[in-house]
Amino acid sequence: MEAMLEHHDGIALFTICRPEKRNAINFAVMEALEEAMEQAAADRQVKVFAITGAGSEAFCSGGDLSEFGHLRGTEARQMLMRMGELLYRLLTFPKPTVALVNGTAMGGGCELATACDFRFAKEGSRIGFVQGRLGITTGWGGASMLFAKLPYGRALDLLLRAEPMTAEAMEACGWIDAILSAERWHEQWRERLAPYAARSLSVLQAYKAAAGEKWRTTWFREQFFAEIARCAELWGSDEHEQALRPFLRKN
Ligand SMILES: CC[C@@H](C(=O)O)C(=O)SCCNC(=O)CCNC(=O)[C@H](O)C(C)(C)COP(=O)(O)OP(=O)(O)OC[C@H]1O[C@@H](n2cnc3c(N)ncnc32)[C@H](O)[C@@H]1OP(=O)(O)O
Repeated sequence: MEAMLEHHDGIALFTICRPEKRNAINFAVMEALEEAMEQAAADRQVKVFAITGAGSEAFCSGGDLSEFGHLRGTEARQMLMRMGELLYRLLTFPKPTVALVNGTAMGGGCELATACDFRFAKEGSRIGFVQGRLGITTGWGGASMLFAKLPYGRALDLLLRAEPMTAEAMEACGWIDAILSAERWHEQWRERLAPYAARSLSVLQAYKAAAGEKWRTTWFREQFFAEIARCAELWGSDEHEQALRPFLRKN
């Protein structure tokens, strides 16, 4: 089982279940995420959609490089566009969404979290938009979302540094909404989400409809998918190939 969907008190919790790969996203996880979002959007008992990773090490290490590292040309572009579509759907989800960052988040794992309305991180988590060190850019629309959600200079700084940051630094730049205790992680995130889950569905959906306006403009959608197309071009570059070489040799 690559992922699972559970329900707790109005919260639908989607868990990526690949701790041995630091919860990297492969095609099976993409399919499971798509199904989970469809179910959670349609289910009137669900008030909040939350995403986390299995185990104690990682939230998500981004795209599965053992599965995607070999893709080239059209195949690479299709993979990036597919996940881009899913993150755009998450960004415009009709109910509040939360990334429960329970450990390391790297590359596309940071993009997955950025697509959510809120990001709560377990203390000690390391978070990095590391794509720039791999000879690529954010391939799932992450930069467009970052530029819209953070002050411009802070967003650009994260992308250009391309290095793992502490949870405290990510909170200071506005990416993390709250850092929660490792010992009381499960209890604390439930406490944080309870007030949202206590609102009526019609109120939640009305606010999300208002919030969604800015993502639904033609301008934003075009920028989002143009970013993905630019990453697809870089995916086949020598710089990316060289950066992946040690990883691909191992796998
Ligand atoms: C495709 C979209 C693109 C985007 O838009 O951003 C991407 O997401 S590209 C991928 C970007 N992600 C990364 O570059 C992260 C790579 N991984 C790491 O840096 C580290 O593994 C970690 C996430 C910081 C965790 O470090 P640590 O706790 O020390 O664990 P290990 O390094 O020993 O890893 C354990 C195990 O997991 C495998 N792994 C980790 N990340 C990935 C991944 N993204 N894809 C596939 N497999 C991954 C790693 O290879 C180890 O496997 P074994 O050696 O077989 O145990």
